[in-house]
Amino acid sequence: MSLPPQVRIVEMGPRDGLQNATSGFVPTEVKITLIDRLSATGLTHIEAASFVSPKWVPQMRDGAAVMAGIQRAKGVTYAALTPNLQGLTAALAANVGEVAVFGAASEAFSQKNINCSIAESLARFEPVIEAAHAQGVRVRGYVSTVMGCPYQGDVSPAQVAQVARQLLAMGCYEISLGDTIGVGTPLQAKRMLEAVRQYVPLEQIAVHFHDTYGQAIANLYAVLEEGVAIIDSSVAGLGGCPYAAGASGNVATEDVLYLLQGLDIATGVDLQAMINTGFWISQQMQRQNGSKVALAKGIKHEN
Ligand SMILES: CC(C)(COP(=O)([O-])OP(=O)([O-])OC[C@H]1O[C@@H](n2cnc3c(N)ncnc32)[C@H](O)[C@@H]1OP(=O)([O-])[O-])[C@@H](O)C(=O)NCCC(=O)NCCSC(=O)C[C@@](C)(O)CC(=O)[O-]
Repeated sequence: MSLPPQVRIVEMGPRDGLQNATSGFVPTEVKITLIDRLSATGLTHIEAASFVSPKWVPQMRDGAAVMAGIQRAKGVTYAALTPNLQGLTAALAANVGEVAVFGAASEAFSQKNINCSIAESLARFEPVIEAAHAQGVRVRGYVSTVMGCPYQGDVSPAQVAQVARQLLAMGCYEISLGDTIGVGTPLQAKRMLEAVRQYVPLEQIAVHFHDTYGQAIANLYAVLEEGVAIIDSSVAGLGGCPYAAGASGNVATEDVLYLLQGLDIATGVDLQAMINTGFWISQQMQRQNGSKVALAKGIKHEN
């Protein structure tokens, strides 16, 4: 298989990136400005909010205010996580462009993250997907822990494939495969993808790699070679899952853009604008910028 000519970046910074912020509550205004800045980089898809229980993830409790405050750019889809009907109702009221349900390939992670078994989660997603479709809203499906689980260790590709297959059969238009704790390596990524491809067409597969072990770029290259053309990433490498202790952020969007530029793969996203946004949000959160490319290239002042 050859490299894809074009890749769609699905930006995770405002959701996966911020949900685990340890520096205190990120003010709603900062979240809104982050999304508006990301909207101006050429991205077409931004995960902007999460309509989950505020008891479970307090950082995301202002999803409705965030969605009400952003400037919606033409051609950009603003998505949100919805674990159940309660979340879906709130997300639809906030006029999100797309929603996502999130399951896992590991029973232990499913229990810790959404307080139910894999089978229960799929049963819970069914009415969410139906209700979203009834409103003309597309649903993305996540599978977490596709290359390892913080609680149970190894996860088999066959198990990942089964959960992906069921989410697709239930109506998810795209399946995002999450290496939640960033433990995977390129060969493992290829094997996992191979198993999922038995059931999910390649065009409907996204990859969502965290960079905890520094393998995310290598893993991305491995699956790009197999033709994967949808990549989740997070500006400045923000983030981590609150229910996966020690997991670092998604692979940095800046680093992914640099990789793709070097491979002559189009994204439509402006690397320098992304770098500037990454420095801005890192400063707001008083954290080190997690993008190696951003640190190497540095900020260019916009005015
Ligand atoms: C799924 C539940 C809700 C089950 O949590 P539960 O406690 O079993 O739910 P419940 O139905 O018993 O409700 C308990 C309370 O939560 C409220 N509640 C219930 N649902 C909602 C909602 N939607 N919005 C607002 N409030 C809600 C509900 O109203 C009730 O309030 P109370 O009566 O006690 O006052 C909970 O476990 C939860 O919210 N989990 C979310 C955890 C999370 O957000 N994790 C991070 C995202 S996943 C991720 O990062 C991985 C990913 C996607 O990026 C891919 C990867 O990297 O692998």
